Amino acid sequence: MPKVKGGKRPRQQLQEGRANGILFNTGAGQHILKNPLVVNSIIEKAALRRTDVVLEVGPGTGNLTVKMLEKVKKVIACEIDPRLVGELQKRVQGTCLANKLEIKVGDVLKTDLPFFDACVANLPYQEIPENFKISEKIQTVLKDTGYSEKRARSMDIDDFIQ
Ligand SMILES: C[S@@+](CC[C@H](N)C(=O)[O-])C[C@H]1O[C@@H](n2cnc3c(N)ncnc32)[C@H](O)[C@@H]1O
Repeated sequence: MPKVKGGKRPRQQLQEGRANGILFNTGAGQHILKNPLVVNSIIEKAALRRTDVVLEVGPGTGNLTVKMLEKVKKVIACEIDPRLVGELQKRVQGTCLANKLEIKVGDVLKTDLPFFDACVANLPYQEIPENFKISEKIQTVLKDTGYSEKRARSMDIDDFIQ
């Protein structure tokens, strides 16, 4: 069959990406950070401290999570997709990072969040209304715990464009 130049890819292919045998539902905002420079840049800009307890919303397969675990006291990672939770668990299992990671499986909007010092997340940006709700919840928890707003900062694509 001849190749059709400029033809549309099937919808399924457009919405899903694959890594380690896992199909990511990109239509539901599951975009995994692959570029280590971006991962390092996010962590650097978050100015994390050794003593920090970090909340990560949507760790996915843990590309950001493992890097943060190397730098901070603890990461509490809340992920809605149990398949990705399994991948994250496999990744830290048997390493010294495992006991610094607490995983909460479920929707962050319906999950009781314990105390945290900072929130670092690559939020599901396609789900814009949900995204706002997630940001609102994080702000509320930060205020409730008396967290200094000086360190609260959100980043967008402009932070990564030179
Ligand atoms: C943009 S991906 C980021 C994945 C990973 N942090 C990374 O940067 O590679 C967003 C992640 O948020 C998760 N997610 C989406 N909605 C969520 C919710 N309401 N509560 C918790 N996790 C959610 C998705 O399953 C996905 O893993």
